[in-house]
Amino acid sequence: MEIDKAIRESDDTRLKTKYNNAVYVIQRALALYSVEEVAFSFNGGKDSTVLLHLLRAGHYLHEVGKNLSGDGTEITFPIRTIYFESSSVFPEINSFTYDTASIYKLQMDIIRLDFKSGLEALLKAHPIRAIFLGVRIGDPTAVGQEQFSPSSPGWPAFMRVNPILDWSYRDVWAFLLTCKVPYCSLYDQGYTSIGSIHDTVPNALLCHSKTNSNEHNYKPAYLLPDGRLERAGRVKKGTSQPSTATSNGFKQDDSHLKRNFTASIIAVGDEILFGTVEDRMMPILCRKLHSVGWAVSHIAVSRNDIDSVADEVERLESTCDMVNLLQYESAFIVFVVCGEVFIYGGVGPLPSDLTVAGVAKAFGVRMAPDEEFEEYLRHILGERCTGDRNEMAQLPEGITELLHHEKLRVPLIKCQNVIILTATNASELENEWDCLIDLMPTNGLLVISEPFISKRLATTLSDVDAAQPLSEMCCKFPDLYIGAYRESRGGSLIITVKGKDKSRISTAADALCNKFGCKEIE
Ligand SMILES: Cc1cc2nc3c(=O)[nH]c(=O)nc-3n(C[C@H](O)[C@H](O)[C@H](O)COP(=O)(O)O)c2cc1C
Ligand SMILES: Nc1ncnc2c1ncn2[C@@H]1O[C@H](COP(=O)(O)OP(=O)(O)OP(=O)(O)O)[C@@H](O)[C@H]1O
Ligand SMILES: [Mg+2]
Repeated sequence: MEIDKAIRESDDTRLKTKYNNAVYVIQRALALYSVEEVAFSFNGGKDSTVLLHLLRAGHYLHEVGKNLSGDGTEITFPIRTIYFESSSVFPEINSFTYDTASIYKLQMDIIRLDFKSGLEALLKAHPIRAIFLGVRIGDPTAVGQEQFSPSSPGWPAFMRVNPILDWSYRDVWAFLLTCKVPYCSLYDQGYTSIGSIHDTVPNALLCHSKTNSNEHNYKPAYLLPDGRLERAGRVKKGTSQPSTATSNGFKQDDSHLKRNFTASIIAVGDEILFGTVEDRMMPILCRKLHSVGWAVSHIAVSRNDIDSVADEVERLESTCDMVNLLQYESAFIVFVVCGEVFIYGGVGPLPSDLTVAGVAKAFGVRMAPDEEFEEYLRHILGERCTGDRNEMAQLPEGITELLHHEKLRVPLIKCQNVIILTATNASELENEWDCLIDLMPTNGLLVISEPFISKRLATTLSDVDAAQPLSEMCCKFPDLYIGAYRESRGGSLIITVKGKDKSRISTAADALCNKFGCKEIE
């Protein structure tokens, strides 16, 4: 079976694990339900294309497992395939769906009704009890779903089976490219997630303009460096289109695209909360992030307790992956907020070391042994390294990436956008930071953004006198940070102007100097 062979021959261990888990889910479903009782929901999108080939492999392995005498060469794909065809589908998606059905001899039912009515009619006509879907964590519809999830209340009753629920954007592309299977041509034209013609445009993050021309070209979807921005080409319902929009969405213009890099930091430690230990790492990390153009939007200190860590991670990690439209001086700027969460403290074999488990809980996944990580631990700690129940080698399942660097004894753990640092003091943090920066070109971590530029001005005005003119300045320069603080009650009021555009900062600083008669300070 060519898919199974391609994965087995690949040296991508992460992809192998994902593949094995997904095929296991498929085989479990095929053991629970007869082939007449299952259906595959296929729409020509990349996720459902991955699922098609996983189902082909899973079904093949299931049949070969049942009938040990044959070699399986005669096995065809009998799972009923359903496609909800709509008038607003991209023609490329439609023809890819039909072509695929013909290549792989799918028995495809075309349904021209809305999802609910179509499913109702399907379940009436056939004994279907379970439907395979290419839903992945991160899809808006995945919220609260597991690999096996009954359909929602108010929907016809069936089991939703989601074998690739825990796959990342990168996993999807690793699979399609490793298996060399055909996918819809729109993905080679900058589309990264495809809905209808009314709500989908190419992803601006893949746009590059031809020199000396207004023409825009797009790189293929698999080059998107940050999978969390997969849906950046989806126009949110109710969002008005920018004035430069064409009938097919945004007329992209690089000058209108701004990436806002923000990070959040969580320190874990009861001792910090008792006041017994002073956290020296937080300000260092803030400065480091600032130095590469990242703004720190939140810092938090959590107890050494799974639920407290999970609550903080859940709150902070959800601030990423936002695409905002901001109207600014009659032009629209697309702000893409890329968020990274750094967490440290509470990592290790002690009973209070519950940070990693808290991260798993935040993402709703279980902790499972990670062979590769175990090998590292064994290498430095010997046989008894991982505790009686292998605790230290247990990592959040399906969302973990190990970040290797020659200067790290043990790789850093990254769970989606949460980076777990193991540093316990400033010099260890320095080392881990340098490694992260080194790793940046290969895995898109910590993209170095334009640096922040800031000016500080001092005035003798009282807070009461400064308040009103300062708030006017904030409204006039919404793209800049303008804040004020005092080092002592009787001293000067220090105004900070910060941003990334030098000329805007100078204009704002000049205006402030005129208004307040203040002086620039170092
Ligand atoms: C086979 C199938 C089963 C679905 N089951 C459910 C369900 O149980 N509950 C639900 O809220 N939506 C269900 N949906 C709808 C999807 O969650 C989602 O709305 C759809 O895939 C994409 O919607 P959009 O076109 O509005 O983006 C189902 C869709 C399909 C194709
Ligand atoms: N019109 C449809 N017909 C059949 N199944 C559908 C349809 N729309 C969605 N689905 C099911 O829901 C899943 C999730 O849809 P989603 O749009 O997130 O993924 P995709 O279309 O496979 O890939 P992409 O994210 O690139 O659009 C699909 O993989 C498919 O199983
Ligand atoms: Mg889609």
